[in-house]
Amino acid sequence: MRMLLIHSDYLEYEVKDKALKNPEPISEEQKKGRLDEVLAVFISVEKVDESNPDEVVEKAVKEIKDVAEQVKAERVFVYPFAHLSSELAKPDVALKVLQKIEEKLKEEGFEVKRAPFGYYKAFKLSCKGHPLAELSRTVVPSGEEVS
Ligand SMILES: C[C@@H](O)[C@H](N)C(=O)N[C@H]1[C@@H](O)[C@H](n2cnc3c(N)ncnc32)O[C@@H]1CO
Repeated sequence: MRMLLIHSDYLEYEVKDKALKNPEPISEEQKKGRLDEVLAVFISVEKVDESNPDEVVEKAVKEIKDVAEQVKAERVFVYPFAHLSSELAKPDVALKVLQKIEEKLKEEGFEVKRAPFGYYKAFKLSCKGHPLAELSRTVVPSGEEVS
């Protein structure tokens, strides 16, 4: 799994079109979303993660929590982003992984939004620009190699 973490004044998105034949079903309300003072986490779930999705969820949540504590962010935006890897996991696995990350971050006490899965989306992002505002992390199941 590849993650790009951007500490932002805000992230807002608007769903434009389907990018998969069967995207995640969403309500009218989910077609737009915004969070202010947020750690935006753009995530590409990778094929290598399919060998142990639960472990990679745990590792990802630990990394996100660690960065959020360093930048003092209380909100996290989980953003499915198929552009950080050339070896993507299958959509059904990827969606489950992203849903679990959202769930576990909420259990950790964060306010969390997750952008809809399987769509083209317009988005606006305001990066804060401090030294820890732009970070990347890679997590893989134990025993797997980071490519
Ligand atoms: C397109 C661009 O504007 C938008 N931002 C987009 O990326 N849309 C992606 C993700 O929402 C999701 N998706 C599919 N597979 C994956 C995966 N392995 N990991 C993460 N997301 C995935 O399916 C869409 C098409 O790949």
